[in-house]
Amino acid sequence: MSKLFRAVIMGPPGSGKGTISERIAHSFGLKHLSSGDFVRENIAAKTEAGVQAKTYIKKGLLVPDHVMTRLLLPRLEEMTKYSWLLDGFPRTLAQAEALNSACDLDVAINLNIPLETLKERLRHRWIHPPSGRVYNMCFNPPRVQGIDDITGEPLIQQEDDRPEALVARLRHYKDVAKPVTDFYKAKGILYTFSDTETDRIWPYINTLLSTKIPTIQSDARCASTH
Ligand SMILES: Nc1nc2c(ncn2[C@H]2C[C@H](O)[C@@H](COP(=O)(O)OP(=O)(O)OP(=O)(O)O)O2)c(=O)[nH]1
Ligand SMILES: Nc1ncnc2c1ncn2[C@@H]1O[C@H](COP(=O)(O)OP(=O)(O)O)[C@@H](O)[C@H]1O
Repeated sequence: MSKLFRAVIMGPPGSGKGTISERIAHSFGLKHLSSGDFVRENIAAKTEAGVQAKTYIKKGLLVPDHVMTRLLLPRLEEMTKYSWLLDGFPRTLAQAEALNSACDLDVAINLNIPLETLKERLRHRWIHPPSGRVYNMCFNPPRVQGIDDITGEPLIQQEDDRPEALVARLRHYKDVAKPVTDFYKAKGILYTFSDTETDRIWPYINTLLSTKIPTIQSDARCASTH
């Protein structure tokens, strides 16, 4: 049985976690797990954690660590046979320690993107809430402005993406993210990428993961030929 690969991707709002996670999932066959998607599923399913989480999200707040951890760890239990990339968790040291008690990580990818770039990107971000598909009028625009390519349903811009909302989110992010990146730096698995363009960062991430995930691919190949 090949060794499974587990990674997390971190970065401020608009840094490209979702964009890069999709590329990693596609290129390396990892499962892309998104904490935001898990939260929305729990809210839609009206689970106890989902009902609690909703009260915080309505106020534009992060979900408390104990609620988030209780919501997320059981989902990771279902993924013990898979290699995965976790996006959006951990966001605090308490979450990183809870994750560390549940499983070992191979890589922690950290995106370090300038504030002005984040503001510019989020100004042009449009999403299709039911699917979570993300567009950007400057980077990956929909075929028809304001319309989802797949369903034809309307796209929206998130309140949180307004420049004034972003400043508050970024201030909070800076306070809580440093202990998490220090935690992974101490474990020797933190890899930070700084640039203003995803397409310039991607080759470095691709190379890093290609060196870390050979066994999975080779085993998968030999498995498929048997
Ligand atoms: N112009 C430009 N836009 C980009 C680039 N990379 C990603 N974007 C777009 C895609 C999105 O509309 C927006 C933010 O990217 P993501 O949604 O992937 O970021 P992330 O998942 O970190 O944001 P979140 O934490 O969910 O708010 O910027 C880039 O290199 N250039
Ligand atoms: N690791 C986490 N810790 C606390 N709250 C979280 C976490 N992940 C997601 N959430 C909550 O779920 C909401 C939606 O998450 P997400 O889709 O990643 O959007 P955002 O860009 O707002 O982080 C977040 O705004 C936050 O309130």
